[in-house]
Amino acid sequence: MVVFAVPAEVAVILLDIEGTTTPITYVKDTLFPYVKDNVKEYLRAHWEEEECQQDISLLRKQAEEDSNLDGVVPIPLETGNGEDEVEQVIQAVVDNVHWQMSLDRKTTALKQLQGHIWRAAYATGHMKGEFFQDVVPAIRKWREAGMKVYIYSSGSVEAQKLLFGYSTEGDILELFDGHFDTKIGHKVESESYRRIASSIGCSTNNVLFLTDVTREANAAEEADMHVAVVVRPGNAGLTDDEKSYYSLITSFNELFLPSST
Ligand SMILES: CSCCC(=O)C(=O)COP(=O)(O)O
Ligand SMILES: [Mg+2]
Repeated sequence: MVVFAVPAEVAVILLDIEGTTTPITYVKDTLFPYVKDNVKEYLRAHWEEEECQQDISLLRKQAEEDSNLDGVVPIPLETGNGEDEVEQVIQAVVDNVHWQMSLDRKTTALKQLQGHIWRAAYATGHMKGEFFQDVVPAIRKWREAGMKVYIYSSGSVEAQKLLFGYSTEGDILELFDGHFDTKIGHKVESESYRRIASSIGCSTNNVLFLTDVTREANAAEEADMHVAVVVRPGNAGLTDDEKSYYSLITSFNELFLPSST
């Protein structure tokens, strides 16, 4: 077994979700189709609620920022002109969401609405968060060894808490010291990793970030975090240069903590 020796200065392990703790197939074949199939019904049921209107405002703002992109669907303002107008705005939101999802965009606006749509599916037991089998036992071991464990995903903090709170392993939220999403910044920007360290109250070099995406690993490394790239079944392939540059792990069991020497 290949071993990644965790440097002694590391006190925090920061985890990506999709492709790292959780199979990409779970996200693509379960989570995303649920949103695509249920977004219209969700909007109709929750339209009058403050939270739903905040989600729409964020999506509208995002659509304005995206106005130069091919295929963008603008979201008109509602002027109080009756049910037909509401239906038109809802259809624009549905089309915008489908367009963003066809590009697998990671905008805060999309991720926030997705999290709200998944809430009912988790609460009713229709969906349960899934993890690679090494994930939960390894995190328990790291915590026993005194490591802090945090999540950083493009999925909203609310969506993260649903995934870990309603999972095939039960409610495992207690395993995490905290959660970060794109509200702290995008995962391919090094400044986000500086902000995360500062919010945890440590230096960036006290953190080991595990992700499947080399652009994210690169941004974290630029901020002086330690990184390892996680290679899981179903993940995108790596180039030969990436394979030789990054430390690679195929299971969390390959991390060797200083205290385990
Ligand atoms: C609970 S996260 C749902 C998955 C998701 O929406 C996503 O974008 C995952 O991105 P990640 O940054 O974890 O690769
Ligand atoms: Mg990922």
